[in-house]
Amino acid sequence: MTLRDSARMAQHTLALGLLADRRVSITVGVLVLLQAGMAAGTAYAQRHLVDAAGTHLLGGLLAAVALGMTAHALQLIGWRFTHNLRNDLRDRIQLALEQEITEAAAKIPTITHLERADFLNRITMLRRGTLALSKTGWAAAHAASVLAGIGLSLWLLIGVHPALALLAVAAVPILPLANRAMRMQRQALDATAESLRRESRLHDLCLNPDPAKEVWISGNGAELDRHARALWEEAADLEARARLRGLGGEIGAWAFYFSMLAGALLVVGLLLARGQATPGDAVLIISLAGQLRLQQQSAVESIALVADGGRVAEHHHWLLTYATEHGVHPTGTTVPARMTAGIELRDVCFTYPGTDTMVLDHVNLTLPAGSTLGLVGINGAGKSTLIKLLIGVYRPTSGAILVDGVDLREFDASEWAAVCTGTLQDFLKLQTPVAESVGAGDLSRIDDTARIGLALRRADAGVFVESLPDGLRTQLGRTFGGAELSHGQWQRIALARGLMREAPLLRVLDEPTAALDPQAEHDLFELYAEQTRNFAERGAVTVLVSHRFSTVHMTDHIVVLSHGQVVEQGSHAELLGAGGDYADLYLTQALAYR
Ligand SMILES: Nc1ncnc2c1ncn2[C@@H]1O[C@H](COP(=O)(O)OP(=O)(O)OP(=O)(O)O)[C@@H](O)[C@H]1O
Repeated sequence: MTLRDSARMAQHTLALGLLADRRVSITVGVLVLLQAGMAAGTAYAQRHLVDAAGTHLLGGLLAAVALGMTAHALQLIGWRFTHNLRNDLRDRIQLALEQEITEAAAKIPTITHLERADFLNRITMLRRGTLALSKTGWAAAHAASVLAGIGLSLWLLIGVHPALALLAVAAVPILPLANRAMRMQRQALDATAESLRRESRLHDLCLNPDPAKEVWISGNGAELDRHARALWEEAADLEARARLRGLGGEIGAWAFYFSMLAGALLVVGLLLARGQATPGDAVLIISLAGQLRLQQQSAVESIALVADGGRVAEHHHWLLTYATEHGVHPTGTTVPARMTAGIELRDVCFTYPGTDTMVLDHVNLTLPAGSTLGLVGINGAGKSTLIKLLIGVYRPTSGAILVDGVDLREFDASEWAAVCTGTLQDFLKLQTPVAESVGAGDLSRIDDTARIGLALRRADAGVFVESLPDGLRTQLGRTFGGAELSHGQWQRIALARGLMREAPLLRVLDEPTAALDPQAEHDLFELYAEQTRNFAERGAVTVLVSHRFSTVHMTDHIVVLSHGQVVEQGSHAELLGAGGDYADLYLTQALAYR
């Protein structure tokens, strides 16, 4: 953390506040500035009130009362007012920061970063620190105002006796110690990020219905909870110890301050006894000494908040820099409106981030425009990985994927995603009304109920959706009190979503019908085949992964993957004739269905 991090974040959050609400920001700014003089104003008025009372000057008395009342009222009302307005602004700034974080993370193409523990830990630290970040700007403004107020108070004190300036020096050790306490707390918070992420994941297993079923049947709930609690307690203990250690130093510094305050009061007593000060001066000093303590505490807290914001700002800066460096850089290459040659995988190798195993091993394949490709292979052969590379959520570790001869990396990832469609193995159960859950497959048509109805009918989901209490408007999922569906019905919703885009260039179907019966899968694939013929004019390619050979044999070209390598390829007839693995597996399944 540097002073520059803090200053940059203070500026950034003040700008976010102005964007969120210019009028409230300016009002708060004016009130914060005005408050700088209120403590000194109140003490000054009290001094004149006492002295004027002693000299029986009615005019002076009334002026002092008016000044004292105004300063005191402004101090109190202004504080309450700015406090509430600042809280409101802080919430809005926090929301804007959360949005910034999400947008920065979403700007990074592929999902590789989301599988990296260091990236996820940074995000956790950042998200836990957005409150601290959101306070930085106003804390800096408040600190400046309070420091100006302290200056005014000192000026009045020195006017009575220069030795009273020592009251300000007395508070000096508090600042670094309070800052140290905050730094220790923030370091503890950062150090516990991974444990708390684990704790949250473990508790999610017990609290989310899907994993909770298995947790229930295996009877592991108590053990998971014990493990999660141990992680939480370990983190809480670390944080509590950091807080206590920080507090120890702060208490010592405040004790020093109070002994100096006692000294100042002694000086006042002596001055009064010698007739070198008026009773008004004594009131001024007692009032300012009390106010000064509050001002100094307030300054220390505000500066520590700015410093704390600066520490989180380091993560914020890291994320924005990472997103800029790894984000999309326009290359000027646009995704073609139609494919003429098709997609080619040229010597593609792939290793998942953070692992050493090559999951795709020098894969060379051609997917001609307008064709359908069937991918088969045993569990873990690399089929889903290949699909993920094709849609661009991962990039090959080496080699290239070419679309009409252009490297996929050349395209803007979101533009390529916009021409891909399909259904993935681990499909999303989107808990929204049915129409949105399906319409999300093509955001431009999310309100097009006719199109959504067609997609549902094509996915053979029309009838069951009609039987839902509110048809297309039925809320899905129990989380929001909606209708719960069977796994197969959820899959049909996902299939309908994948049928929303009418003119894709690439359709991927990764075991899209695993929860459906073989006949339903067969019918659906006939629809896909027909659509692919209709898409042929655009040269669209369909890739199907399935363990059911009765479906796969309908594709134009079949590829058998084993341990990340292409071991066989050809048409169904060619592969049967070759009498290899494909023929063995096909005949085994055919016999089982007989
Ligand atoms: N996110 C990941 N991180 C690390 N390794 C992974 C990840 N996803 C998959 N793998 C590994 O990659 C290999 C290929 O997995 P993949 O899901 O591509 O196989 P698959 O052929 O689709 O299998 P299945 O038929 O079971 O769906 C497996 O060994 C798996 O352990």
